[in-house]
Amino acid sequence: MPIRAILTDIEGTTSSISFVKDVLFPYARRALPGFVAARGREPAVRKWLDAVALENGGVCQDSVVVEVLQGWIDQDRKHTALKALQGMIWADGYKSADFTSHMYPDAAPALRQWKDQGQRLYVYSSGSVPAQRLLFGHSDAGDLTGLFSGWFDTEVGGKRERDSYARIAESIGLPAGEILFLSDVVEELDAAREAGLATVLIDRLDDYPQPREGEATHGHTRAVSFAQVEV
Ligand SMILES: CSCCC(=O)C(=O)COP(=O)(O)O
Ligand SMILES: [Mg+2]
Repeated sequence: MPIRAILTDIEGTTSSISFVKDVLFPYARRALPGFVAARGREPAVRKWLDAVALENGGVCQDSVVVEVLQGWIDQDRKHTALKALQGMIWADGYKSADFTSHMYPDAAPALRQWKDQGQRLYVYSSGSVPAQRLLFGHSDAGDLTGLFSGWFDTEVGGKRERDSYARIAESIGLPAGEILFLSDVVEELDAAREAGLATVLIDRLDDYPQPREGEATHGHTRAVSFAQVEV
């Protein structure tokens, strides 16, 4: 089947794992107490703080919720509430130019080329949609948001679940087989393949010094950069 749309992951795929782990996560961890104190009463923030409290046995003080969230950052939990709150905190970091987001040098040129060839481009990341827009809007390669036709986060479902990809295909409005999913995580690619999507494992040397070859690819086509992806 011809590929008509490309769905890309972010961390480990367009951008380095170390940018997320060494820049974004520590920034959110540090800023959380001040953010909750300053904005914890805003309904859009309160809703997520309450969701975290509920998962920890119900009513609890904001200071406890902050500790829980910081623990989740340390564990790299892909929890929707954490991701939504992180996105709001990173907005301040991007706006005050504390950082720009890392983009692998091959990512933006390939995305532009695919778009010029008529492909529709989409993002699917555990990071919230607002966080995704910020990341692509303030990247080392400039504002790339205009390249994308749509954005998906874990509100559509977990990245290792087949049904999430079926929902994404339905929302994009293409047969699953006409969508190519790019990710660094084989379990995500397995779920996408189960739903009928085409897949390519992005195996970047900087993020994965031990190449994933043979059985480690789970049978997915492997590319070490976007330049190697054949569409
Ligand atoms: C888009 S914001 C930063 C990324 C993030 O928080 C994250 O958890 C990345 O997960 P991914 O699904 O892109 O590997
Ligand atoms: Mg990833």
